[in-house]
Amino acid sequence: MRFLTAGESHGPELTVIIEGVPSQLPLTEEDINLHLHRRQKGYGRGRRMQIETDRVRITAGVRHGKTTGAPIALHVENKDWKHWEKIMGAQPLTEEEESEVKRKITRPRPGHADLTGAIKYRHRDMRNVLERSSARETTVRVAAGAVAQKILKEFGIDICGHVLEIGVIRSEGTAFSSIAELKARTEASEVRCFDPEVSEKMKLAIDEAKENGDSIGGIVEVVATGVPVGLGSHVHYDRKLDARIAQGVMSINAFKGVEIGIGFEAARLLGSQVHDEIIYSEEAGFSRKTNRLGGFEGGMTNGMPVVVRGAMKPIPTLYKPLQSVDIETKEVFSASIERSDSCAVPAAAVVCEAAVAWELASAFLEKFGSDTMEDIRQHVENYHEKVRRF
Ligand SMILES: Cc1cc2nc3c(=O)[nH]c(=O)nc-3n(C[C@H](O)[C@H](O)[C@H](O)COP(=O)(O)O)c2cc1C
Ligand SMILES: C=C(O[C@@H]1CC(C(=O)O)=C[C@@H](OP(=O)(O)O)[C@H]1O)C(=O)O
Repeated sequence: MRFLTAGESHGPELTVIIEGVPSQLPLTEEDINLHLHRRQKGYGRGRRMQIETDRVRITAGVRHGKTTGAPIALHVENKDWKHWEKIMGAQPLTEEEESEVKRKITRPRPGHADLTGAIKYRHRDMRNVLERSSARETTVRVAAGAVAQKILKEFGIDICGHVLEIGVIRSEGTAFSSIAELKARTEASEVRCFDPEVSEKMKLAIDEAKENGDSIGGIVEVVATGVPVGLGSHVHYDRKLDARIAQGVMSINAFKGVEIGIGFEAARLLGSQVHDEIIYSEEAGFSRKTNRLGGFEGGMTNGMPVVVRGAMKPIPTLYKPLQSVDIETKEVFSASIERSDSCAVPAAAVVCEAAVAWELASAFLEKFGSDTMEDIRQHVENYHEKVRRF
């Protein structure tokens, strides 16, 4: 599967075109809206989320609730567009209109794409950069991830993203027994953390950052269960699925690190403390005693739950001024802003879930075929039987 997104943060809408989805997959707008709604929730977001009510419109690739195998086109409207039509319109402006909307953005925010994007594309108005570098685009990445999750669910693969850390506040270990429980607990929490006591501390840390005009980051974790052995491959660098997942996660706005399983911690431990011992039983076949390696060996899934973590830096737009330099006057200034999120880690957990789901579903279809659900199902059943008898 592949997808392409288009659209600006304050333009009319965001679009994603998805190619390679098998025919006969049940798919409705509600299946996608569910995840768009989850992405919009979450403690620490700014005023923009009060303006938007993200709903998808399917315009291609689905008939009467089922995919046809043709490219799928999904659109999400920006309600904020009505305030930006003049500034963001595609038509050339008359002289009169131009004088009305001529205020250019010339003051780059440290940590955002503004200055580097302006230099690279030679824009004197940095709106041309920030409109596309905005994480508003993650709306349609979540829509694509929702389609991926529909495919995975058909084959018993369940996935959930949650918040592990906000700043220095962290929840210890994985205190849940199933993805269903994890989902229920994180959906009940405003910060998407499964531990209610830690959730409250996280909210206080977000409040404190906001009161100080600051922003705060954190770490999210995505867990997927029911993933069959052998997605991805050890034979070539660009077929290693852990590497592909790492790219998907790192491409989320403000993500600065990715771990699979215990990740960086593995470098500080000895081999005997890291590698998961192999066990066998007639009913379950081969398995592992532990899952420190997060379900991957040799770039392939090994049948254990897939565990991926992503680190998000604090939001760059701050109410507390940081020093920057105006690109026209070259004068030093301290940035003042109109609105921003102070923490988007809970929302980013949903985006990260979508990124991991997308890579897992793509690798799944590469292994089992991608024309029609019926053929894939036969292939999967046959494979499961062979794995059991290996
Ligand atoms: C869900 C989400 C919401 C975000 N909201 C904001 C925001 O309100 N203000 C801001 O400056 N950055 C926000 N960001 C982060 C910027 O989009 C990101 O820092 C920017 O695109 C620069 O890219 P980089 O940080 O990956 O280098 C958000 C990121 C995510 C994932
Ligand atoms: C719109 C979303 O996030 C936006 C991401 C973002 C940024 O710079 O990345 C900046 C903010 O937008 P605005 O400047 O319009 O307030 C966030 O609200 C969204 O997540 O749907």
